[in-house]
Amino acid sequence: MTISPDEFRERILADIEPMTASPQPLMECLGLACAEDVHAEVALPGFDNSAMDGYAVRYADVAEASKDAPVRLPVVGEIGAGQASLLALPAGTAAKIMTGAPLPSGADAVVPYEWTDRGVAQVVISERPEEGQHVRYAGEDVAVGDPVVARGTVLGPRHLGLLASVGRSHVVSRPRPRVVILSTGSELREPGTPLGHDSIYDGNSFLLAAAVRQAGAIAYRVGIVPDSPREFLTALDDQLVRADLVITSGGVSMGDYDVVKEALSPLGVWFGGISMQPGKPQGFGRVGEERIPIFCLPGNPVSSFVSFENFVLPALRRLMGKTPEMRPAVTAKLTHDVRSPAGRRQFLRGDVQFRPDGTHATVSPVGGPGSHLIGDLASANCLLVIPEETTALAAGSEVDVLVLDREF
Ligand SMILES: Nc1nc2c(c(=O)[nH]1)N[C@H]1C(S)=C(S)[C@@H](COP(=O)(O)OP(=O)(O)OC[C@H]3O[C@@H](n4cnc5c(N)ncnc54)[C@H](O)[C@@H]3O)O[C@H]1N2
Ligand code: MOO
Repeated sequence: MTISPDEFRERILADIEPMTASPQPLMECLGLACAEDVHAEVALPGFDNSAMDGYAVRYADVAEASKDAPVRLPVVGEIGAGQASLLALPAGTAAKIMTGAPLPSGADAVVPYEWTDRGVAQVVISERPEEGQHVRYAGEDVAVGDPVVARGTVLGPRHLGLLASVGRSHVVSRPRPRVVILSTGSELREPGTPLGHDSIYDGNSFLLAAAVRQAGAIAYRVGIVPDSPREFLTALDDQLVRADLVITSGGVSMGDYDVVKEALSPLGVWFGGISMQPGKPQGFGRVGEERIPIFCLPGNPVSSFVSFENFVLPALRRLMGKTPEMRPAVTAKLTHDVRSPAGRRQFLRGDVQFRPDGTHATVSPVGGPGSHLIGDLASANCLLVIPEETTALAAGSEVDVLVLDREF
């Protein structure tokens, strides 16, 4: 008896609440979802100011200036950005003004240096500005009270720049989940150490830890735990204190040494089959006093990755308050025929190419369906999703594609 990937994901998401939001320093928030509606408490610009280095003038005094009939005005002061002592400009005068410096009251235009003789005591103006030219008005970009960042926005560099510009040092957002990753298997060795005749390197803990980090969460890669339920439970217990979520890889199928299933089934973690390939055997539940969610993924590397995309990534996004939880599919035209087993949703690896205008995409399968083919997984840039009831698709058919390594 298997359940569908969608039903399994729904069960997981029904069990997971977003983490509690709190004010966090802006630079901690890159890639996090904003958990408040932020309104501007200051206007941008904050005051009328100059867009050019030049002279603040009253338009009426220079309205007739031209090359043939330049206007001469006494210079009554100099206004630098952050050094504004001249607050008002008397009629018939000019004041040197720098870009960003506040316009003195009475001034209503700025004449750039290039239209003058750059005079110090008096200035010769040989071109006439428009009224208001080179003046940046208070609030023309953002007015006090304007919405600047909406709840749910994933904060990028531009949002953080704007929040800082309206004076916010902190913004309410959900913390990054701390995710512990354990690889199980007595055959596993740490990369950089010698291999035996029957051992392999632990690729999965790196694959999963990197995927966790790419999702915006904090990854604690514990690495390898041998196929001993006692050692596994000790390692897990040691780690729970720093975990908001745990991922294990391996030890969940039908073997004689399926350590994760053996250790966690008695603790109430669910294990069963999902109608998908790869990624059929899965476990999910809660462990420890704090009832930390645990995902027990199959050990085959592609199975682990496909399971992460389908179940763990949506759970992490739920914890972080990001929507949609599941990566949205796009459609693409198959370049080759593909076959798929009946009754299982297949996630084939593929290479999707978009036309330069972004409208039409084609997709070619990369490698075979084997869930051990991590070389092909790394060469792919997408997963092709072949529905449960479909056993064959001809070249030219439209197929759903999950484009990997893409923000959503
Ligand atoms: N009799 C049955 N055997 C299997 C079934 C089944 O239904 N009946 N299901 C198969 C499917 S499908 C999958 S997927 C795997 C899942 O196995 P496990 O989760 O128990 O994983 P292991 O047996 O520990 O390992 C499977 C495979 O992956 C390699 N592996 C494991 N961990 C890592 C790692 N960290 N880095 C790289 N490679 C890893 C491991 O050496 C094995 O080759 O079960 C099938 N069997
Ligand atoms: O379902 Mo397993 O994950 O196919 O290889």
